[in-house]
Amino acid sequence: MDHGLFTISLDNIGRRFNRDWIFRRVNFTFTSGESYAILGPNGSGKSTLLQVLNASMGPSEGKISYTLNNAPLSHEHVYQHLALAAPYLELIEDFSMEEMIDFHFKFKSYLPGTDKQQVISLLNLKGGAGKQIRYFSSGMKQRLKLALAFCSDTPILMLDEPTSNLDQQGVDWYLQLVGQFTRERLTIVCSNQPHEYAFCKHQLNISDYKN
Ligand SMILES: Nc1ncnc2c1ncn2[C@@H]1O[C@H](COP(=O)(O)OP(=O)(O)OP(=O)(O)O)[C@@H](O)[C@H]1O
Repeated sequence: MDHGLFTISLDNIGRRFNRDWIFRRVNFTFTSGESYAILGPNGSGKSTLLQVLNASMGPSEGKISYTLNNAPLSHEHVYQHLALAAPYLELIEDFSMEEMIDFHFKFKSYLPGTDKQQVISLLNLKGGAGKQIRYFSSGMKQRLKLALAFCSDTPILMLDEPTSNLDQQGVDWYLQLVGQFTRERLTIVCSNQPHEYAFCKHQLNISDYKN
C-alpha cells in the first residue's frame, strides 16, 4: 500500500476566536506511518486544531507546512490527500447508502483492494443498502462515515470523536478497521475516550498549550 509520505509541521501555531486564545505555541510534526491522539476536555480546542491541521481554518499565528514525498505541498491541495470523519461533517440525507458511497468515491479513490461491494459488506448493515440515510440510526450513520474515510486512498486519516454513537459492538468494529486500514498512513484522532485512541503512539494534549 503506497499512500505517499506525508508530513505536517507546526511552527509556533496559535488560534484564537476574538480575544480568546484556544491554543498557543504548538510546535509539533506529524509523519506518515504514525498515529496521533489530540486530547483535551470538551471545548478545549481539539476540533479547532484538527481544522487548522487540515487547512480548512488558518492559524492566528505561526506557520504550518506540508510535504508530500518530501516536496512542499500548498495549503489548498491538502484536502485532496486526506479523509475525514467528524460529527460536523454531514452525510447527504437524501441519498441511499449506495448513492452516498458512489458520491464519496467520485472525489476520492478506493484504497487498493477495496471497492463498493467491500465497503458495503464492511458496513454489515442488514437491509440498509436502499434506505435513505435520513432513516439510518445515528450509529449506522457513524459507521458509514468511518467506512468512507477508512477506505479512501489518502495518506492522511483524520477522525474526530470516531466512536460517538457507537455501541460496544461498533467500538470493536472500529478497532478492527483501525488495525486493517491505518498502517503506513498518518492517522490523527481527536478524542477524550481512551478506548478510541489507545492505539495512538503519540499524544498531544491541548491543555499543555493554553498559555
Ligand atoms: N467559529 C468559532 N467562533 C468562535 N468560537 C469558536 C468557534 N469554533 C469554536 N469555538 C470555540 O472554541 C473552543 C474550542 O472548541 P472545539 O470545538 O475546538 O473544542 P473540542 O475540544 O473539539 O470540544 P468537544 O470535545 O466538545 O468536541 C470552544 O470554546 C468553542 O466555543
